[in-house]
Amino acid sequence: MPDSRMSGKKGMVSSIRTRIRTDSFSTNYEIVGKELGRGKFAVVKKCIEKATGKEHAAKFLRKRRKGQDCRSDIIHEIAVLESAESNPFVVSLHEVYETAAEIILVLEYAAGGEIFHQCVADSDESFTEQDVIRLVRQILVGVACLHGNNVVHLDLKPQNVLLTCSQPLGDIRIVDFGLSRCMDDMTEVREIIGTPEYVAPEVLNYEPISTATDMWSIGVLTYVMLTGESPFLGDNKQETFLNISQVNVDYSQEVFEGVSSLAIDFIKSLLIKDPRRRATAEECVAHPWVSEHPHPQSHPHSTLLPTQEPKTNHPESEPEPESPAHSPELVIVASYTICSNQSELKPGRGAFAFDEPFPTHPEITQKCVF
Ligand SMILES: Nc1ncnc2c1ncn2[C@@H]1O[C@H](COP(=O)(O)OP(=O)(O)OP(=O)(O)O)[C@@H](O)[C@H]1O
Repeated sequence: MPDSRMSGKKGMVSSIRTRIRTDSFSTNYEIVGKELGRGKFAVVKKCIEKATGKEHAAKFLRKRRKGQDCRSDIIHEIAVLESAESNPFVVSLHEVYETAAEIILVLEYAAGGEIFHQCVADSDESFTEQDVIRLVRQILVGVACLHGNNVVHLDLKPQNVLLTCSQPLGDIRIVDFGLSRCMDDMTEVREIIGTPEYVAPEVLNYEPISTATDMWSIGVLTYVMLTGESPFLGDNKQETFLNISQVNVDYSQEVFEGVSSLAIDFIKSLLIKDPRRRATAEECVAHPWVSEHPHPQSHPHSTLLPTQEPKTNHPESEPEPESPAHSPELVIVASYTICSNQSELKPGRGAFAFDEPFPTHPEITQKCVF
């Protein structure tokens, strides 16, 4: 990401190449089917480009959020998508429209929906370990390209990793660069809204964010894809945060039934509290679990044997992905230092607040300024 395009604040980019169209979106596209997904400030709908008949996903982003003009945040999201144009595993940006209230990103349509659905699916529809290896390798290659381009995603979770097709299992597309940041220079991030289960300990501890922060999330993601369980999820947010900061992970046989020990070793190389000791995306690609295929077909969510029938291919009957109800549950207002060089990691300054007190740890205050 070239320095000249950086806004100088928050590791965000302020200029884009894409022409923003102000003519009518609905003249050129027809919305079809139900919503593909929804975030706090965006709705994503499937649409057809009238001129070509091609399917796309239109992400309608509100410019005003909580009474503030957030156009620059959307411009940054567009700039990051532009910078990842040649990245095969990042969703591609087709066109951009602007209305008085919204900016519409016309994106490549990922017909297979979120990998989340297969993570929580019944055992006969969930991923095999071989599937997970192939998909994790693609995530790693995609993320290695982003990191090589000094971009950190900061919101990698199963809802932001989509599939080009679900049956037969297609390729991954990383989406949602709304929280992503560039690391060209030492920059401060003052507000991060993330999803508790996937945030790294340094985010909770107000320590600097780096590419290693994404690697933690890939560790969590791999765990979920293999086991169908979220490793740090507690009964409430506070418990989840404690589990993360204590790296309280269950690697028992019970949870990892039918999963190879190499897979567990891979996850262990990522779920490490000290970001400097975590494996990088490039190191992960070279990990034997990812680089070699010594395992027979095993089914991680169940005790299914290697002789399991192959999945049937029904690409023409691709189901519409369900619209999940997303609600970002964590709001951390903090000041982070983002470093491109991990040896320069320095703690940031800021403030945080929890909605509820910690029942088991009253010494943890609900609000803290540091
Ligand atoms: N290109 C696409 N193809 C198909 N579905 C998509 C596409 N982009 C997004 N979606 C769906 O819409 C959902 C929301 O998209 P996205 O995460 O980009 O929005 P967001 O408002 O930034 O979300 P959040 O508030 O969770 O960060 C995704 O989780 C996915 O289910």
